[in-house]
Amino acid sequence: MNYFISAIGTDSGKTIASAILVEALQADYWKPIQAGRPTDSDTIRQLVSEHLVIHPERHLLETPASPHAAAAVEEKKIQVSDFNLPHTSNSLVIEGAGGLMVPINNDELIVDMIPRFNAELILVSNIYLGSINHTLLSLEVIKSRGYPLKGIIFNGISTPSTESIILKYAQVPCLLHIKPEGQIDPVVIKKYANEFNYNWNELARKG
Ligand SMILES: Nc1ncnc2c1ncn2[C@@H]1O[C@H](COP(=O)(O)OP(=O)(O)OP(=O)(O)O)[C@@H](O)[C@H]1O
Ligand SMILES: C[C@H](N)[C@H](N)CCCCCC(=O)O
Ligand SMILES: [Mg+2]
Repeated sequence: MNYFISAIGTDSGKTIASAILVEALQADYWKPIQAGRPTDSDTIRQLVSEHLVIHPERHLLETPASPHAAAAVEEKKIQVSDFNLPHTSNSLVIEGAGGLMVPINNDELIVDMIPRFNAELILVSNIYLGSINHTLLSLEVIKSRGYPLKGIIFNGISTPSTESIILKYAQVPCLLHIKPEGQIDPVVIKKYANEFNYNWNELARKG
């Protein structure tokens, strides 16, 4: 199975969540569009087991901006039809850039790429005042497109009133809660990978 990791915005914890999933599922990793350095693939390489495969970006832009703007600055063209799944027989964790409604050119958005990936979506919701609105807006877009949503990963200080209202609207389970960590390293990623696998197996057991 492939999983597309999106979030309610940029800097939400998609790369951390992707590292956890890659380690938990022993999956490959792919970031189709990277804007700015260090690359998320570099970060993943430092966080997950050495034998796990990271596929090269399809578009690697130097400018840390929205892909449509970075591509324009670098006189490149990104379009949905550029993206074909890398060849692998393994599960693949695919990380978006920013949130779902981020433009890749003047007419197409990150959300338009998803049908090419034969993937279930996982939404990272980082918790802050305002994150309920951003999460429900993201869920609305996912629903309106009819995309399969596997679950939500919360990132940040545990806030039950926020999480319960989001889960009520989402009608999907919380797959993991990532707490604010002093540092993110392979030990922390492994700890969360074990927790993720426990939750994943419990959800499967409960049906
Ligand atoms: N739970 C956490 N504890 C500590 N640091 C965190 C946590 N979650 C995220 N961070 C840090 O916040 C920053 C942004 O996280 P991350 O790179 O995962 O975001 P992203 O959603 O992948 O962003 P992008 O849209 O650029 O891909 C990183 O420096 C990351 O290490
Ligand atoms: C450069 C950054 N780290 C991401 N890769 C791209 C974020 C695009 C955000 C666009 C937006 O929502 O305004
Ligand atoms: Mg990232």
